[in-house]
Amino acid sequence: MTAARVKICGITRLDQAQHAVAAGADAIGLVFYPPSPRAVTIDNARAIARACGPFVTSVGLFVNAEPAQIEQVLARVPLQLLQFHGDEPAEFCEQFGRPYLKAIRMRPELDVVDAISRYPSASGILLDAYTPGVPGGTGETFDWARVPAAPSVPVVLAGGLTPANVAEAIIRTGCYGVDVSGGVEAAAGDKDPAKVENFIVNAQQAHAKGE
Ligand SMILES: O=C(O)c1ccccc1NCC(=O)[C@H](O)[C@H](O)COP(=O)(O)O
Repeated sequence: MTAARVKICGITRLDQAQHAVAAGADAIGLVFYPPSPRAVTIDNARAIARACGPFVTSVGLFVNAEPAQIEQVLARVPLQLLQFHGDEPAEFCEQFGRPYLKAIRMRPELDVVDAISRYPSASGILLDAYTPGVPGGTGETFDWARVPAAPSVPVVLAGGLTPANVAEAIIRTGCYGVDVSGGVEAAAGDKDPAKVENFIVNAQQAHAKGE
């Protein structure tokens, strides 16, 4: 069994990206959603993605963006993966010819298996908390019992994860990976190095206990 992969999302600073990678992050998330306090410019994102190196996945996150905006980013920033965090259907996500993660927000009435089946071309599905009017980075958890036991694609668990609860989340869901933003921050967009380190260590140890 492979350890759960860790994505640190909402990185805005080069030094914090380098620290996350040195601490063992498998992926870093760059938010291209201007209303977010974690939004990055193309120039900043390019510098961060280049500094992370080829063996760390740089993920570009978009929320109902125009295709032209996404193409503009792709032309400058070496992203290995796209993350669609809005209401984008599969046909939209596929048009860029890049591997992608589709975020699904866990509305109370949502049929999760059905929602996942709508994205057969996705490299993975990110399950996040649902808060009306807020597309992501809410710091809220959802009921982990709703994570499918045998999903058809790798599932990345997100929403309100912290160094304190990530181990339990991995053991309870058996997820492929975990994604965190607010739970490792000192303030929105400002990652706390100690929290990042603790999050990664605890995620790795959870795998050891779950084997
Ligand atoms: O982080 C944001 O500001 C954000 C804004 C709009 C859409 C998505 C956003 N983040 C997406 C992520 O992948 C977060 O890591 C995920 O929602 C979990 O956030 P948190 O609960 O703060 O760990």
